[in-house]
Amino acid sequence: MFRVLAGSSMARRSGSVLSQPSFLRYSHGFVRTEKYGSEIIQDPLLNKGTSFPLAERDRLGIRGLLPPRHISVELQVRRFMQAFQKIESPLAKWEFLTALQDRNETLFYKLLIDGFEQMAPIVYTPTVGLASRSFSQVFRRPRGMFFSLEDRHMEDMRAMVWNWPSERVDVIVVTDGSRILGLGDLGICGHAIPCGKLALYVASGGVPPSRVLPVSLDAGTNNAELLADPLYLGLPERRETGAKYFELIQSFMLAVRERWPNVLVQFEDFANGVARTLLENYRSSHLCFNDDIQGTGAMTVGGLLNALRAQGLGPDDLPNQRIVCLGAGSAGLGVVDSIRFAMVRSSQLAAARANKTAKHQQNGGGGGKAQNSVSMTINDTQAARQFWILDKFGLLASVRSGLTPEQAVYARPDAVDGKALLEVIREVKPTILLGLSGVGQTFNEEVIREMAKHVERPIIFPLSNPTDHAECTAEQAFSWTNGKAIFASGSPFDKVTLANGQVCFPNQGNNMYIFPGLGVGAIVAKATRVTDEMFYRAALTLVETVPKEDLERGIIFPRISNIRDVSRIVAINVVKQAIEDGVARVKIPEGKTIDDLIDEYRWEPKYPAIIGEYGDHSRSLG
Ligand SMILES: NC(=O)C1=CN([C@@H]2O[C@H](COP(=O)(O)OP(=O)(O)OC[C@H]3O[C@@H](n4cnc5c(N)ncnc54)[C@H](O)[C@@H]3O)[C@@H](O)[C@H]2O)C=CC1
Ligand SMILES: CC(=O)C(=O)O
Ligand SMILES: [Mg+2]
Repeated sequence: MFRVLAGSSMARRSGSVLSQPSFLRYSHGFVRTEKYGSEIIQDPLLNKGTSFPLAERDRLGIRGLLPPRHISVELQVRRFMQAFQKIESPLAKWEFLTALQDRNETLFYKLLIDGFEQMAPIVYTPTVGLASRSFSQVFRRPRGMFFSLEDRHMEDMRAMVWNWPSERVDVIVVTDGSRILGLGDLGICGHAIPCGKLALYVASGGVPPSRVLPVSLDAGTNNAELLADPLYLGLPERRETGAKYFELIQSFMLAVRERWPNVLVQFEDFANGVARTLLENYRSSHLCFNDDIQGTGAMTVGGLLNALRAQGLGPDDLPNQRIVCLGAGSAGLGVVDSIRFAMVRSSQLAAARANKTAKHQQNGGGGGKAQNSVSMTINDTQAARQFWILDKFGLLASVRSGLTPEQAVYARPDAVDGKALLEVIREVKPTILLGLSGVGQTFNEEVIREMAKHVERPIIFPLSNPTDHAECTAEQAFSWTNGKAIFASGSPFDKVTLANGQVCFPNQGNNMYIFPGLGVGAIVAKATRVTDEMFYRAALTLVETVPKEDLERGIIFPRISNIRDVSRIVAINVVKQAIEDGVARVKIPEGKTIDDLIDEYRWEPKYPAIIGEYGDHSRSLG
């Protein structure tokens, strides 16, 4: 039996004022609440709309507040699905789904899970990009919290976090809006992104909706259009980047942990420069990670390992790949760092295997066959030599001034600075081409055709979002390589049929394959921090979850429609890794497995029976 407890009287008040999450504890199909009558219908976490059973309507004081007929949730889903499909514009679809989420979260998530393939591109990229751009125009009601520079003092922040009505928050996705997808600085309008990411935490990861909190930190914006817009909802001033900014971040990090000691904070879409700094400042003291740096990195490693598998190669072949990456910002460097980590790990594993075989042979095993196993491991510096990184000024060479320490690792000592992409490809003959520049159409026909000259199956990942910022389209990549490319883009593309009838399958390479499972794993493990090994393990999980038959067709990521199952396996493996890394505080009860803990944690979009818990009976007695 669960008690319904408010965190404080302040939280109670704001909960009813905003009709935001009520003080819920879900368990085994029922929930208890102090709310009554129309308050219940107004609460998106309690509302069932026309699906309230008649007895419950009586019990909760809502009889007569709804049309008389009880409609099953399946019928509700069918009705909303039909309405959704009739809407033509993606932004109008986003508004439709957001309005449903604001009224009835259970139904919203049931719809999203059942129709994930068609709805993820609305709730998430690419349409969430449109919603961000129009945030001040389409804003209807708040979701999550907003902290501005004016709230930066710890004593204010400490009190403000109690305004959030949920007594338990497991995941916060926070942005300062400074680099929203490939759309640049959108200030407070970037708030749609944490909302979209958290919708995936619930739909795919299984985090209960009452335990997620989207947050925007408003430090101003340098977007001139927004500053001139009278409807802009953020602070109408230029971005603060100095001490006041870091005070805002620090107060936020401390205040949320003070209220919710086990909370996981996901940094999202912070601009280059600050993204890495914040990660380094907090990664060892707080349970946090940066999705663009680490989540994107793990997703790309998983995709590349599968792209190698599709060619009959294994992880040991990763260190032999020549990789060109367009974009040297937070995502680009996060991705190449993760690949480098994977290269070193695979070479260590290969060496360990080779040494074991050699020992076995020395001891007279292996049928006496001689083996010339390569047992060399490569180190970080050697692995870095497999990369050629370009930014908006071209190839990064060591002679360039102003390189960040993270960029300097990859800067070529053997090349002229600033070489153009085409020239680099011609000289390097890469096997892998990554796009994290945020700029559409930068992989032009010449670039792609040049890439295809040197390798049988060019691996081409234009990962920038949203769709029109992708470095090339799926159709371009497949037609310019005669269908040979192995392709993954950040936002989804439809499959492509070439003139000769060949059907080519593009993949969506997006960090959504990592963060929901990784986050749930970290939460269930009660991890104290998120390690690089946890990300690597998540990446390897993507390898296990793609069947061989799919690889043969160039499908190197799990089917989007399976994402909920994939996130579950990622979560299980991340808990295992957290335990191995000594960062987990979870105690696994006797007779239970890690799988059980994950399954018990995961929320399903089912209407629970609602039990009113009214200390003061005068309300129900009228
Ligand atoms: N598919 C996925 O899961 C993810 C995709 N991304 C995408 O990656 C892109 C970049 O994100 P961040 O690295 O955080 O941005 P950033 O602003 O930190 O870095 C952008 C980099 O691209 C370079 N660049 C800009 N214009 C260029 C041009 N014309 N040619 C070559 N390089 C150019 C810049 O010099 C900089 O190095 C965004 O579009 C974002 O949506 C980010 C995270 C995840
Ligand atoms: C997907 C994502 O995190 C981005 O484009 O920033
Ligand atoms: Mg992002």
